[in-house]
Amino acid sequence: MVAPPDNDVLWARALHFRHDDGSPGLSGVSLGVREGEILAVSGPRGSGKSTLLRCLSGLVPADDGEVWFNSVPVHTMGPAARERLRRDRFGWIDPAPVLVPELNVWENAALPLMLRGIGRRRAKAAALEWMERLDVGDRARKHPVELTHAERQRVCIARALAPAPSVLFADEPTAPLHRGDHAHVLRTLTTAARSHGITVVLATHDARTAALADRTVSLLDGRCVRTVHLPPVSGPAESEGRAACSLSV
Ligand SMILES: Nc1ncnc2c1ncn2[C@@H]1O[C@H](COP(=O)(O)OP(=O)(O)OP(=O)(O)O)[C@@H](O)[C@H]1O
Repeated sequence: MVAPPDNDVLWARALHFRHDDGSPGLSGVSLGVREGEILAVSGPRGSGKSTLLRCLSGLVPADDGEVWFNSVPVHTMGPAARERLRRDRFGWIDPAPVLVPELNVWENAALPLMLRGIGRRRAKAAALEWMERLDVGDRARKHPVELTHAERQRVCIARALAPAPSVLFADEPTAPLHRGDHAHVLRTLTTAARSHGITVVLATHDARTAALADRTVSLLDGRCVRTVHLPPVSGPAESEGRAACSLSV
């Protein structure tokens, strides 16, 4: 087993994954993600983006290959250890909003913090702060069923950011939003990541979204086919500038 490079927060080597029906999902994907980096995983529909995020985050174990998080081998962990890792260090945004219907909106957004042992009052304050930034602060006492689909997705994004995870996995996070809302939500997400040092792995088939990242890895048929680096940015103001430029195209 070869140890990963020190400056990679996440590192994968030769990942192979087959779905239950035997169809290939990943065929030898290797990549490293540096601390604080925003990495876009791009590619057409069905190219393996979601499967790669699921393997990198330990949601599903790869059939073969290695995944390391901060020099800890994730591929040798059992299901309980992977679940703890995801709860304590990772955030996840699905392409469609999934909330607990019995809880109100702020309780949903505060849930990962409370699961990490943060008290209800502090968790609520953090959840409300992120909900305000995502323009759903006024929905705090409603239940998910009372919100629009797009509002529910904003709550999911607030829920993922509130604990300031080490790594945020975002799988087509703006898919349920109206086109006009993409820019605001993506800017909130990338600005939050840069100001809080959150590493982001962002699956997208949209070139404008990928342009917000520091680097893009392109997948095709479960293989990495291309890596594109954007010029380095030197500070938060310039990072936000990149977001603004990219989204104004
Ligand atoms: N549970 C499953 N069982 C069988 N095949 C699957 C399963 N999940 C995904 N696939 C197939 O594996 C391939 C990769 O799927 P994956 O969802 O990782 O791609 P993707 O790039 O994220 O696509 P999309 O943009 O549509 O979400 C596709 O051909 C898909 O149909």
